[in-house]
Amino acid sequence: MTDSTPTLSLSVKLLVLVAILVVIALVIVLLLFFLCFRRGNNRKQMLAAKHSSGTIPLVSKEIMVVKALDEVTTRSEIDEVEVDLKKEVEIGAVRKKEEVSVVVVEDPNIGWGRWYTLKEVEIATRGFSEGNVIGEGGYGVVYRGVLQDGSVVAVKNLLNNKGQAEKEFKVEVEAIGKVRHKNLVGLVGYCAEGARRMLVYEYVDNGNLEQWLHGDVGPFSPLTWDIRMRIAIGTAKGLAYLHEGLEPKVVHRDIKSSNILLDKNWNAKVSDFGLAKLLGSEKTHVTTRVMGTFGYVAPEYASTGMLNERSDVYSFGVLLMEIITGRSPVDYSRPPAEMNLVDWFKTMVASRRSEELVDPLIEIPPSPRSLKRVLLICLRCIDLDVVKRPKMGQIIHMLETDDFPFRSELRTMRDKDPVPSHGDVSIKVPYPPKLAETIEKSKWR
Ligand SMILES: Nc1ncnc2c1ncn2[C@@H]1O[C@H](COP(=O)(O)OP(=O)(O)OP(=O)(O)O)[C@@H](O)[C@H]1O
Repeated sequence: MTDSTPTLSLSVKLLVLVAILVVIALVIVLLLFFLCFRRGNNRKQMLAAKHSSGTIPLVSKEIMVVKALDEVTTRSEIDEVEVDLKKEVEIGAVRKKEEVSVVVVEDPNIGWGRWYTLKEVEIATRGFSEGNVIGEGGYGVVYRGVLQDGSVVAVKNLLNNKGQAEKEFKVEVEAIGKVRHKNLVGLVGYCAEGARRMLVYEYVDNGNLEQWLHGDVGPFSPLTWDIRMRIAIGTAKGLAYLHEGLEPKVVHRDIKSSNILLDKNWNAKVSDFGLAKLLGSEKTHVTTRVMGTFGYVAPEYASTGMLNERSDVYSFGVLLMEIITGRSPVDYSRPPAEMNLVDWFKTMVASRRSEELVDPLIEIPPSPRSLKRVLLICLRCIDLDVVKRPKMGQIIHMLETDDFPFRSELRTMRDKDPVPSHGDVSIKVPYPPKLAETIEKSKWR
């Protein structure tokens, strides 16, 4: 008995030791397992945090790679990810190419007309001499110039580009530079050297409409009623082309008499696209800093900055009033009730004193029928409800058509057709039936 007791206690001790070792090994295995699990989780959390922070794009190569390492299990999935990665790389390359082409736009030759050197323009304008100055506008001095090939041009020497970012200016001018229409002043080229920026236009040889309407022309104006209507129709055609014949459409933003140039045959040419805005077909309007000239700017554009082609229609309406009356849109030299042309005009029509609206410098006044037609067009153009203003194509049709339907003649139609509102002046004129459909774009050319 005494011999077996120490042997027993030894084997008990051994058993305890083995048990302890097994427990320790188990703990170590468990610990290792736990640590591995935590590392995996931490990694996923880190990626999720990076993703949600917005510091990298939602679909990025990095996320794809992690997906490949952590989640992709089958070969087909791996293949898919590889294809995606390839696409991503390709897209990246395309984007890089696009970035490069944006830089290329900085090249002075911007893809339309001709790029003139400063030397060429200097020679053409006889060193920008005083004698060659045609006039000065808000954007710089305009010079008459004769190019080496003998063609006469007008060179607008831009003061600076602060009013409009240079890139934006170039993009707009690039679009307009490609436009060719007999009622739009053609832009023949561009000069960009150092800080100098110049636009080279075709020269229009008979001044501008403002000069002919408000300048000293003697007891009677050479602008007869028919010539005035011809100018109005030409202007409307130029604008219709900008609004309805181009994509993206162009909103001029500064329609006024000094921007309507005239040739010797009284053909109108719309000029000065420095403020023009492009409007893609998907857009109903753009919101911009309000630009334009006091007295011509549409009220909704002035108050909200929301611009679309109907703002030009409003300005055209004011221009038409100016053509009829020979009065400026705002004239502080007149009695208070007559200072604002639009207000005075509406009051006169409402009180049936339409004949008194006609410019006294027109020697042979228009027929009451012609006058009435044009007055109504004016009022439609300045409708406070933007959508009720006619399109320029419709205006051309109304100006050209002698049998524009009048209230008395079309009383029966009145109930069927929409009625435009004119603020305080209530004039009920039905839209000419199916007018829009009858207008072909080719007619504006
Ligand atoms: N292509 C051209 N041919 C002949 N004269 C031109 C031509 N372009 C502009 N002019 C004349 O140059 C002068 C200045 O024109 P510009 O368009 O710069 O200014 P504006 O329209 O008078 O004023 P603002 O720039 O403030 O609107 C005007 O008298 C205009 O008639």
